[in-house]
Amino acid sequence: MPVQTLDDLAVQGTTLGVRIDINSPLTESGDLADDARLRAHVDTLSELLERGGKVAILAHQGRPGSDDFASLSPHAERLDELLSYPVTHCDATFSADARKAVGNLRESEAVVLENTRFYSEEYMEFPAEEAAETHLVDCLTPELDVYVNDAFAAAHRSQPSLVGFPTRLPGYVGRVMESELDVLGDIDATPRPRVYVVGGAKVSDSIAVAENVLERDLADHVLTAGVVGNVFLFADGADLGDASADFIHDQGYWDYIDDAADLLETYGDKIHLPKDTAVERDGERVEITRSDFPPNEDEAAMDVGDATITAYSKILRDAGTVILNGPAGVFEDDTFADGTRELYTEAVNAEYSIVGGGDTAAAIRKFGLSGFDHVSTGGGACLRMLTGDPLPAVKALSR
Ligand SMILES: Nc1ncnc2c1ncn2[C@@H]1O[C@H](COP(=O)(O)OP(=O)(O)OP(=O)(O)O)[C@@H](O)[C@H]1O
Ligand SMILES: O=C(O)[C@H](O)COP(=O)(O)O
Repeated sequence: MPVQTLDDLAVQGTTLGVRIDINSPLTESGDLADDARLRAHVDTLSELLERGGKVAILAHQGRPGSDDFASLSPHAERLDELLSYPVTHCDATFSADARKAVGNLRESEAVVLENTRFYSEEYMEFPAEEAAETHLVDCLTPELDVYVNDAFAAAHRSQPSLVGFPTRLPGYVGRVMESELDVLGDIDATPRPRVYVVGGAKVSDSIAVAENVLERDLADHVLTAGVVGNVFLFADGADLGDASADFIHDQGYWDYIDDAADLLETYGDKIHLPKDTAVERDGERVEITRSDFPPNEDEAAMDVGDATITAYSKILRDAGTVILNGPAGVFEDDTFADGTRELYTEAVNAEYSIVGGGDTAAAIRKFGLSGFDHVSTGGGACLRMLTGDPLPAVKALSR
């Protein structure tokens, strides 16, 4: 699907709506815990500003109800430091104040509009034509000449700021989006056996991807870990205990246990489950094998244990391609970082390795790992792209 790049755009003097993905881990006090996703967009933003663009930045942070659902003010401050052009923050997204901030931009100036998800329609999915009629798109479009989408990491969402603008404005991909599409465009060409490692906490996305790649025979092995692995364990009849069950429930993923069970029934030979888990007991890491489940009622499954690491490492060592998204445990806490560190270290050695995700990238930096063939800015988007399905945000830009 051909898309227009920044090479096709006359930037000077135009007002550009630029969608980026700077959704980042935050500290408890609300500061940025990691700025990798901001740094990833520096090339695109610098280029547009250097070429005399007036840049209105659109982005989201967190999901409604989550601890990291927050203002983009720290992001704007950090972008102002990273770029050699002035970047301000506007605490509105599309109201009169926001439109004024965009209208007042001079050449080579940028404003970060407020978290798009502070506005409820932005957390819904729409076909592009309907997204084009939402308040955000309707109100901002008259202020903009051009739309640039560089938010590869969110390109699997059919939300207004991602798919609504290109039906009303000329649309272009930014440099991050362009290079991700180039690298991830041809999964069929990657060597086999092809191993997908699905960890992390976005259970619904991971199950959808696992189903897709298994159905299409793209995956030779699917290794489950993190919260995703815990859901598969419950689906397989293992009792991981009350604390893990409550966590899955609270995150809204309990119903996905049935979907995981269906997948196990159809593709059980290709889906691998954790053999053990690590919990915290008296302030220490304690590993419990599946035959000794359940853990005590207050002990949540926070990481995979040694037996899982050994079994998964063997599969990773023999892999032609490893595609990895999501940490294997709560790697932010050193007590529960073993699974993520060991499996990621093994994945580097595959003939061809692609890793992606916000926290995944943070984990890679934490462990000082290098040597992956491609570190994608996207997690869910990267996996979705590697199923061969078109990403809604890319489809909306295609001509
Ligand atoms: N067993 C577990 N229990 C609770 N949280 C877990 C567990 N394993 C992993 N996590 C958490 O999962 C989070 C990351 O998951 P997530 O799916 O968001 O990964 P990601 O790499 O950021 O991908 P994406 O970019 O798609 O969001 C981390 O904060 C980590 O602590
Ligand atoms: O972190 C991500 O994967 C992207 O920013 C998309 O976020 P979402 O999964 O909350 O839509």
